[in-house]
Amino acid sequence: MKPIDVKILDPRMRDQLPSYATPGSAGLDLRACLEQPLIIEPGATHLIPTGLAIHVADPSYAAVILPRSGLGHKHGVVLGNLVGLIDSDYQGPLMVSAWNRSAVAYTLQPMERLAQLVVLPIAQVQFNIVDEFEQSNRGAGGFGSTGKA
Ligand SMILES: O=c1ccn([C@H]2C[C@H](O)[C@@H](COP(=O)(O)OP(=O)(O)OP(=O)(O)O)O2)c(=O)[nH]1
Ligand SMILES: [Mg+2]
Repeated sequence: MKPIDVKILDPRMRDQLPSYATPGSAGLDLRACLEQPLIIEPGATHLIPTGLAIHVADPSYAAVILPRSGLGHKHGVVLGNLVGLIDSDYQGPLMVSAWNRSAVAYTLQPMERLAQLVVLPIAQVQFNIVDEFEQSNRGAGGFGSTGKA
């Protein structure tokens, strides 16, 4: 496993650092470090502290914040930015934008698992300007060009 520096900003996180729920898990659940329950009204978005800061440090990795499928599917609580991207040089508090896209208010409880963090390898690229690409099989075909069946 790759070690990543973490700062504990909320003491409640000290004994419940995110961990992989199963040996094959890709995501680390992030908790809502709230002082009291928060009612997220239909359509509302709140920025929720996770009580942690991470420093990925290595530019060949990044972290992304993704919704939890249960919360998103059953209650419509997903991310206001759809996906959160944590740059390898970011050292600030890890925040989750919680958006209630459903028609029913959702009460988020203090320390509830709200979203998940996934660390991914990243390739930084440099642009090489050309007039023509080397021809590929697909060419410019996209947006359903291969058909349905
Ligand atoms: O859900 C998120 C998304 C981002 N961030 C932090 C980490 C990330 O490295 C930084 C900047 O995010 P991003 O580049 O997506 O936002 P921006 O609007 O482009 O801000 P900036 O101008 O600071 O890059 O904010 C979070 O804590 N949670
Ligand atoms: Mg940015």
